[in-house]
Amino acid sequence: MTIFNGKYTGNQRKIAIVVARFNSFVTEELLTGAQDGLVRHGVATADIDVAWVPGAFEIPTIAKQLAASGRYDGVITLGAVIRGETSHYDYVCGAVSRGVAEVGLATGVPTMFGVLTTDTVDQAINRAGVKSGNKGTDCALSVLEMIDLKRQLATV
Ligand SMILES: Nc1c(NC[C@H](O)[C@H](O)[C@H](O)CO)[nH]c(=O)[nH]c1=O
Ligand SMILES: CC(=O)[C@@H](O)COP(=O)(O)O
Repeated sequence: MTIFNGKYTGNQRKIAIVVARFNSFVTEELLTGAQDGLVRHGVATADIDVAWVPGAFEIPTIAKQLAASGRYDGVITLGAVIRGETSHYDYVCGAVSRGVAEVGLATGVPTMFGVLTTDTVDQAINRAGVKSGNKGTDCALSVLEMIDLKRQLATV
């Protein structure tokens, strides 16, 4: 019986991170968490590229370009969409979640959804390195697992 568990294979892994500048007091913490998680699991800092976009709505466009470039083994997307007074929140969340999912499906490059979608600022802060962990770090571990899993499966 073969168990595929995405265990680290020790090969080089090049990662692109697409991060939104909107709510940067949160997204900068997500980025730090993602970078820290990657480096702690053997990714060289020279193999991590970061692209800043204005807001979460712009993430899929750049994530698609980077994933399709063939230069990266995985992509992490980071953002913080915090509900305001209008329905704009719903449209932004819907667009970015569908867009990021489509990038991974269209390119085959593991593309992690690290965009917080919260009702309050506190909920976002807590998920960017405070009481509820760091979604950026979570995405770092997940993208490495997916990269190694794809490499394992490619050998069968
Ligand atoms: N309200 C939030 C936004 N809004 C901006 C959009 O993402 C987009 O940049 C704009 O509509 C121009 O296309 N973005 C976030 O990342 N977080 C928010 O809470
Ligand atoms: C998520 C958003 O787009 C939101 O922050 C915008 O705020 P508002 O709905 O009050 O215009």
